[in-house]
Amino acid sequence: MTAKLIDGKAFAATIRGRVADHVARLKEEHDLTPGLAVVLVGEDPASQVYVRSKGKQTKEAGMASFEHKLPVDADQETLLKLINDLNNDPEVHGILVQLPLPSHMDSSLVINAIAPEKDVDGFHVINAGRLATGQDAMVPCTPLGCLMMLRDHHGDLSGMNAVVLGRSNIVGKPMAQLLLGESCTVTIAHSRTRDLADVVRQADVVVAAVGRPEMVPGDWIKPGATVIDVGINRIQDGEKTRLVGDVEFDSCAEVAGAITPVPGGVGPMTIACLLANTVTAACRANGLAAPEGLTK
Ligand SMILES: Nc1nc2c(c(=O)[nH]1)N[C@@H](CN(C=O)c1ccc(C(=O)N[C@@H](CCC(=O)O)C(=O)O)cc1)CN2
Repeated sequence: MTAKLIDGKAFAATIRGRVADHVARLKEEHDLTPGLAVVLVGEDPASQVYVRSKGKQTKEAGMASFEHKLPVDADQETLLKLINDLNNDPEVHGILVQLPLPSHMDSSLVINAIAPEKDVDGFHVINAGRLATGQDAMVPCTPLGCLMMLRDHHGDLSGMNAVVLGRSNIVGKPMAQLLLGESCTVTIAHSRTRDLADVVRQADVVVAAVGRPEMVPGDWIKPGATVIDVGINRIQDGEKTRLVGDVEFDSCAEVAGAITPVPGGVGPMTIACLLANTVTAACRANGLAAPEGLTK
């Protein structure tokens, strides 16, 4: 391996430390404790792990954590009523509904029921619009985490060619907006992109968020490029399973200048950025400046 490893696990710990410091200052100077409410519908095992981890890390940072669990067959009206109560609760500065929701629920409608200023996932259509138009937004946690790692590694990203693989509303599109905001030349590539390998080969920065295990081989990567792997795919490996990203780690690491691993790359940054967004939401709700180093 020749590429530098971008250690998301270690960087996420640094972000959580900054969050905890800021929370302590908010308590001391403003008698303000940021609060995060996480809503889980159903019993999806992976979602249960993520929700537990969010609650634990929220408390460790000194913030208030509120967990709400609804049964898998809860009706949508019950969820909307809960969201409305949380929208009106002054102790709650951030609200997150864990995805995926059960199939009888309309995810867009549910997300858009969250007050935009409390939408710490940054998925509300108002926040998507604010991000796209360069206004203060709540920024989706995974792309925000990727941007923080890229800035930490490169400093200035201006003028770089960035290729975002994947066009989802929660990763691909906001990631492209963030990179555009850094004055990168941005291409969003997807399943219908022609000559995909050649497009990716132009990139100084590749962000892979397609959800297809090890789709990007090393010979698609420009020598020295930075590769950010958003994929978290569990694959069978003999009798066992293991996690892999959307890029073929070994072959890409031979060519790239820097690369994130899976696990231990983008994933841990997602929850760290959720904590950061909650602090940002609490500050904005109280007319305070958003914390430096924790926002875009
Ligand atoms: N409302 C939301 N729902 C979901 C989101 C989200 O951002 N908001 N993202 C994912 C799940 N997710 C957080 O919710 C998440 C996924 C993975 C990780 C992570 O740290 N992964 C580890 C590996 C974990 C493992 O061993 O399985 C890693 O990459 O190192 C954190 C958060 C979908 N739902």
